[in-house]
Amino acid sequence: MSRPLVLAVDDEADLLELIRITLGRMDVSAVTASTVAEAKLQLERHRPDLCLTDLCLPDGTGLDLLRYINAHYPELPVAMITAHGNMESAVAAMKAGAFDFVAKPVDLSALRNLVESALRLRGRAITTEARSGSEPPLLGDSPAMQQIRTLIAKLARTQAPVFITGESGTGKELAARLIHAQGPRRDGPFVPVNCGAIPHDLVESELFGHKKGSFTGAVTDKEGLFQAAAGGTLFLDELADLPLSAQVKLLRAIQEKSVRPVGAAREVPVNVRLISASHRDLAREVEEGRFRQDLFYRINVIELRLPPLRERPEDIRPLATHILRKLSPMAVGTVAPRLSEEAMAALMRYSFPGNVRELENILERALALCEGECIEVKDLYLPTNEERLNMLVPVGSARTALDQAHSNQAAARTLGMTPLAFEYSLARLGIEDRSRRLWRKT
Ligand SMILES: Nc1ncnc2c1ncn2[C@@H]1O[C@H](COP(=O)(O)OP(=O)(O)OP(=O)(O)O)[C@@H](O)[C@H]1O
Repeated sequence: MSRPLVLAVDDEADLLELIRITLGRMDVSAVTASTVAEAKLQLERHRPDLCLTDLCLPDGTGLDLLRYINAHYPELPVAMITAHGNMESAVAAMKAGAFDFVAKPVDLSALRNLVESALRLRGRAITTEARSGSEPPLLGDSPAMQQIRTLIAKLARTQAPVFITGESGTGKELAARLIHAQGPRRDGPFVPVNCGAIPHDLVESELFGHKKGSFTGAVTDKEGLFQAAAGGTLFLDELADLPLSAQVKLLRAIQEKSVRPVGAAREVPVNVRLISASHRDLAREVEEGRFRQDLFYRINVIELRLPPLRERPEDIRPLATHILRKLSPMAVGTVAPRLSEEAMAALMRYSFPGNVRELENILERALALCEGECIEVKDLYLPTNEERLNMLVPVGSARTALDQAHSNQAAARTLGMTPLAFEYSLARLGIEDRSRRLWRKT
């Protein structure tokens, strides 16, 4: 197989030479151009595997070239070289479909990482259904879910930060895993972090690492989650819960592509793709001063919204069938239990405040309770409207109970509720259910 080929476009001859030498050491060939017009000729002549272009060119901009490439060579990844500190143009380029960016003066290890990621895409036709063997599929026939699967396949091909919104249990983490699994970083780690579950005074050390002796309890050097995700994807779930001090550091990490462990004198470069999520309205958090606007702007380059299950009832049937198949013990001679048509209809009418996760819980319970092979309406134990109202507790009491108790069961007991009613209240109030929320999940 011939060596991969990169087209580097810049009007600074020295930089082109530096790129050529760096790529040569990676066994990658380079052709160069110094104008948009010349780049178009080189594209036609050489059909490169990656285009690396400066933003300001004598006869146009890198964005013009990006648009031209998107129209004529849609499979070709394009990375931007941007002026130092000019995040606006980097964000604009990624919104326009650039694969990634590297800031001037070009850091060679960042350049190498970028080129490696881009080349892994080479020759890989990612269809909307492509997925890695180990990730469960994102099911649903609704137009919304079909669009989401298409968007995920597209997002997998860029390095742009993605912000996933949606109520609790709508599949945000699953979507993030699929973006990772379908992209060039799929052989690297996927590190999910629940920002809300990390004690505030430990957030910085967890995310960025620390040096021995930097604070009481720091008995050895510790690698942070950014470093743990090197070469892969860091999924920051419940981002809205990140304290303001850590938000400043996160912003810097995104801008500089490097982090400074607590107590360290120097920053270390990190090669991580960032995906974040929140079930809270982050724009509102910004308005109310709890979330930094500049960080919001950077992590929200592309937004992926997962609609609540009640907005797409046609997805309930395929989801329920899939979940039952997954949950049933598949012993030889056994048949997976099915839902009666009445039970299916009852599910389709239900509002699912806890979304797909709640559907999983309902079916798991029904499976344990049902006699025979058919799940009936009574096995679902769906709360009636009146029960749902009675189940609700004020947000404050639910939070206090959760904070003071070690488990949901204990918290429910304090409030004189059944665990199910308590979980229902949590979902309804948008409060995290502690039993499922792990701080560091893999
Ligand atoms: N479209 C879907 N197809 C198949 N399974 C799904 C789908 N959506 C969600 N799930 C399943 O529902 C459960 C909850 O999904 P997930 O943890 O991704 O939700 P979430 O939005 O990240 O929740 P939270 O906000 O509470 O973190 C998981 O078991 C996931 O596999």
